[in-house]
Amino acid sequence: MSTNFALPRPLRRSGSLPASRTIRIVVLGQGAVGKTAMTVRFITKRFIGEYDPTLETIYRHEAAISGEVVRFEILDTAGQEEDALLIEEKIKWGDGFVIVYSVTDRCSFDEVMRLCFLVNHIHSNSRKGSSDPPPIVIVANKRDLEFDRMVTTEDGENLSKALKHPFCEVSTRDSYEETVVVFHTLYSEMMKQLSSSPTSFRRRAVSKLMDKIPKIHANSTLGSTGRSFSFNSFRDFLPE
Ligand SMILES: Nc1nc2c(ncn2[C@@H]2O[C@H](COP(=O)(O)OP(=O)(O)OP(=O)(O)O)[C@@H](O)[C@H]2O)c(=O)[nH]1
Repeated sequence: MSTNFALPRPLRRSGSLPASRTIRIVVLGQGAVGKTAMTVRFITKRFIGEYDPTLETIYRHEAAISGEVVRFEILDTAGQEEDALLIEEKIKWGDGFVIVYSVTDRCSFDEVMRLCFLVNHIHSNSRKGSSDPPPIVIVANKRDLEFDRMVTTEDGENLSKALKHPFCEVSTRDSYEETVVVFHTLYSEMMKQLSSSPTSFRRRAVSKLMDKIPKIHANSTLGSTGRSFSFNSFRDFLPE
């Protein structure tokens, strides 16, 4: 699949799908590839340059997609994960995955294949009744840094074809719309799988460790107060 920034076509709701559905997305990738920047860009439309590399957060966000309210819970993982058990719990928690690399960092590209296999392996044990791999979108970020590029678009497309996962090349810095395409593409993949294999989205039991990850309810489009987010730096957005 190649880079294509047209939004996915409207999705028809399957019989079993409730009017509003919570979907859990895990954003994975090496450190400093732009996972936090991309997640925050998607939910607030703002590009925040500052970051805390150790921070791990679940962002709750509601968006209207094709006339439906979709509740996203997006787990932005820390790139340096040393605890194998913990990463396993996070992957079990997720329904769908955004796996990010930076076009300026070859190692982060090499890491994508390992992460895809890890996600497939962990989910193949827990998704009884489904032979499909879990929905994954591969994302090449920082395409604005053309002079520092170490991974070509073709490299990304070839990996996407080999692993059979959709691919988007984006600049989180330059484009809010491109980050929307990432999350909507994943949602579209999840809905396709839900209609072909409804049991694959049964929630798995996860450890209490997941409760320790701070949660932020960030709603820039459908806030109950009708107020949109206003903050000047990433620090303004952190929980107390
Ligand atoms: N030029 C450019 N810089 C970006 C882009 N996306 C993110 N960055 C920068 O890349 C750096 C790392 O971004 P983060 O969002 O913190 O990366 P991360 O993957 O969450 O990093 P960890 O928390 O360490 O895992 C920051 O300085 C961002 O401003 C982009 O599209 N273009």
